[in-house]
Parts: sequence; structure tokens; C-alpha cells
Amino acid sequence: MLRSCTAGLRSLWALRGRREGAPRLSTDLQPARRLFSTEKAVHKDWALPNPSWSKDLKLLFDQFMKKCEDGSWERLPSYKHTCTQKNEDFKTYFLDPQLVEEGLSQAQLFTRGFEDGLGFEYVIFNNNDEKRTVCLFQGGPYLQGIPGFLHGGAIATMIDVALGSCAAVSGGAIMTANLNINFKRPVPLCSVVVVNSQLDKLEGRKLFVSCNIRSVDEKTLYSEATGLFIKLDPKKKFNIKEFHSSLRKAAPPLEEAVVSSPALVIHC
Ligand SMILES: CCCCCCCCCCCC(=O)SCCNC(=O)CCNC(=O)[C@H](O)C(C)(C)COP(=O)(O)OP(=O)(O)OC[C@H]1O[C@@H](n2cnc3c(N)ncnc32)[C@H](O)[C@@H]1OP(=O)(O)O
Repeated sequence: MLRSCTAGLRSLWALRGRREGAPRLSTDLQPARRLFSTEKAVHKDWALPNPSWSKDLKLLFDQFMKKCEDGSWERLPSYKHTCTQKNEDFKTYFLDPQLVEEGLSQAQLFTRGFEDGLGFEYVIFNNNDEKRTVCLFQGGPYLQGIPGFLHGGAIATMIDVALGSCAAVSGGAIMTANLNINFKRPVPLCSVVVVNSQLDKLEGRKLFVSCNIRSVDEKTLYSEATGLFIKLDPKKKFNIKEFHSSLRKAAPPLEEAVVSSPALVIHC
């Protein structure tokens, strides 16, 4: 834990150094507006090891990559900016195209908006036949709630992403309708935990999923949760578009509108 927290803090110091000194050069750190013209070219997959990953996280990652070799498991890629075909479809069907053109280039996935090691470090593996996913998660120092432990909102976010990914693999464009979480033990900051999710039931457009969060040695059960995800209905797209139009007509400055609009719910 100490080692990975130290790595996280190193990233923080590096970031501060950059803020005080030269502008950041890495393409993914530049403001998204500048990314717009080269958006298609910047598709870094964030669900891969970086120097902030602890030994535990790397070890588990390697174990699951081995499981991927026979095709029973697959690693789900994860992008900071909306770039997968699934999300392109999502934008086309459910959002006002002008808003997409003008504003969404600035949007990025909430869980990928932190410097390496400071926020959400995670990778999700999917087993299609068993309709389940495993999310390996290391929550960094910026996710603190009570001192030394993860914030409940950060845990809920990770549960939403883990359950949502499990549901999306079967359901495509989905949204969270309900989350129910039991927090059983506090999760130590910078520790690695395993989120096991499964699709329990598919009923029309409703996907019922559940998960538990355990320590790497499986001895500690941190949380349990159930979720209901709804497969979006393309026939309802115009209502959503109208909603976005009315937001634009209210005429807040564009950046504010984007920040406060539901556009940010789009995930990779
Ligand atoms: C590969 C990697 C990819 C990457 C994957 C990325 C994963 C990230 C996942 C994160 C996703 C989010 O955080 S999304 C952000 C948070 N969620 C939201 O903002 C959603 C806000 N809610 C809504 O927009 C809406 O309520 C929807 C879209 C969820 C559903 O609206 P709708 O499409 O009109 O559906 P509607 O007719 O109302 O309901 C359909 C059926 O579901 C039932 N139903 C609807 N809501 C509920 C509910 N809360 N509890 C019980 N049941 C409900 C209805 O009774 C009905 O049942 P019956 O009559 O058919 O029996």
C-alpha cells in the first residue's frame, strides 16, 4: 500500500512541477479542444499497466492476461475520450450532433481524468460465456474519504463502471437505473481490490447485475452491490435530443453547459 501511494504522490509532485514550470507536452494531457483536430489519432488505451501500479495489481493483471490466451477471457480497453464504436453510436443516436461537435471534444471519462496513480487505476476482464467480469482496481490518494480509506463515492463510481461494463457487454448502449450498495469494510487507500460482477438476469431491456469487492487474498469482503441497467431505446432518442437543445437555448457559456450537461455520462 505504502509503495503504491508513494508512486501516486510521485505522480502528483511531477504534475505540480509541470504546473509551475514548462507546459505539459504529453498529448493526452493537453486540453481536449486542442485534441479535437487530432482526436481520431489519440486513442491511448488506459487499461494497461503504468508505473503507479503496485506489485499486486501487476501480478493480477498478468494472471488475467494469461487467462485471455485461450480466448475465454478478454481485456476490455478503456479510453479517456469517446472513441470506441459503441460510444460513437451512442453519440449519434442519443445526443444533439451540434453539441457533440462544439462541446463533447472537451469531455472525458470521469474515471480516467486523473494523473497516473492518483485516482482510478483499473482494468476490466470479461468472460463472455459466463457473463461475468473482473475489475482489478487500485484507488489512489485523490480518492480519500476518511483518512487512509477510499471515499464511498469513489467506491460507488467503480461499482457503477464494473457493473455497467458487465451489463454493456450484453446490452450495448445502457444506462444505470438503480444501484444498491452495502459497504461492509472500509477499503484502504492505494490497496488493490477485485470487483467480481455478473449478469444475473436479462428481462426485456432490463439487465440485472451484481458484484462484490474483495481483497486480493479474498479474505476481506469490502462491499456488495446490485444494479439495474436499462438498454437504451433508440425510439426515445428525440426526447433526449430536445433536452440537450433546451440546455443550449438556456445559453450558459459553452464550457459551463458541457460541464453541467448529461453529456458527461458517456463512457468508454
Ligand atoms: C464494453 C465496455 C463499455 C463501457 C461501459 C461503461 C460503463 C459505465 C456505466 C455507467 C453508466 C452511468 O453512470 S449512467 C448515469 C446515471 N444514470 C442516469 O443518468 C440514468 C437516468 N435515467 C434515465 O435516463 C432513464 O430512467 C433510463 C434511460 C434509465 C430508463 O428510461 P427509459 O428508457 O425511458 O425506460 P423506462 O421505459 O422508464 O423503463 C424501462 C423498464 O425499466 C424499468 N425501470 C426503469 N428505471 C427503473 C428503476 N430505477 N428501478 C426499477 N425499474 C426501473 C421500468 O419500470 C420499465 O420496466 P418494464 O415496464 O419494461 O417492466
